[in-house]
Amino acid sequence: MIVEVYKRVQGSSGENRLEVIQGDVLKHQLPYFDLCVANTPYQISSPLVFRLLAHRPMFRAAVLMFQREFALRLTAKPGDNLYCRLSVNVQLLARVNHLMKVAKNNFRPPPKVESSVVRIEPRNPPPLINFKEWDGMLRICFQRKNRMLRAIFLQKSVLRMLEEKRKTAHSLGTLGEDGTLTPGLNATTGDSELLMADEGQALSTLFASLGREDGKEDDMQEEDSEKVGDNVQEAMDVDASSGRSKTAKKGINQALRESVDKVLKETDFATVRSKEMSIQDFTTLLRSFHTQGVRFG
Ligand SMILES: C[S@@+](CC[C@H](N)C(=O)[O-])C[C@H]1O[C@@H](n2cnc3c(N)ncnc32)[C@H](O)[C@@H]1O
Repeated sequence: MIVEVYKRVQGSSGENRLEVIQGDVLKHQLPYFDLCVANTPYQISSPLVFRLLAHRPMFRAAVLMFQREFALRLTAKPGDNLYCRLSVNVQLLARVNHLMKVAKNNFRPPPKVESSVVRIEPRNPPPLINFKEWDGMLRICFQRKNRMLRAIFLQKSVLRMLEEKRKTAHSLGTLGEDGTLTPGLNATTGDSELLMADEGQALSTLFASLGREDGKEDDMQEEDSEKVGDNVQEAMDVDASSGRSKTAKKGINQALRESVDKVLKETDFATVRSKEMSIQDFTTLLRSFHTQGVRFG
């Protein structure tokens, strides 16, 4: 194929401007490029998108063909059925447009799935967000995108995890005694200083995990959700006579639970579901958690 391509440009004005690189696009160190046009196998859609978005310097635009459902996940808006963590993360970093449908009958032999062509244009400059914190929070929010945030964040398992993260932040000296962020970390901007210092690392860690999971976490069974419901009830159960939370007795830090509760009340997101939240809403939520010293990274 490569020999054939070189043969075809021989003697044309493009001869000296064509370089074919043979290799795995996910592993090969990509050269500078400003446009990407590709029809790759659908199994590598997700890692390819994040590979491209992590590429520096940024490219101008990519026009890519994907399986229809993946394309619809990429472009989904709050409230759409396919809106998921993948939609939020990609749209945080890029403008994504659905350009055209490509029906399976356009291929010989016809594949089993429908396709779509999508245009991805990275936001330049990229948003000032600490990606580890951002995606850590989104993973929790999208555990069940149809559940209210209050029910998700007050699960014992989530509170325990946040407590662990808070302890780590304390030991690293990034939280003050009162649990809020110490000076030096910028609470208002969602500690973007952290991001700026370590953007490359944070992006590749995030993208490696996103590439694998592909936003499928939303498809969990309702049966599982019911278990979560019981869990939340337990976590929220307060012993009225003593005023003490049963949760505290079971080892969950009451101060942390109160911080989480405060954030959800102050932001008005307690009864909101992830599937309805915009990128702006998630940004507001993350900032508010940071102001209360709740960490996700
Ligand atoms: C769907 S075909 C498209 C071929 C051609 N671009 C077209 O549009 O007719 C996908 C092509 O991507 C190549 N490919 C598969 N995995 C790849 C990877 N990880 N890196 C680079 N190319 C890959 C395959 O060998 C195949 O030629």
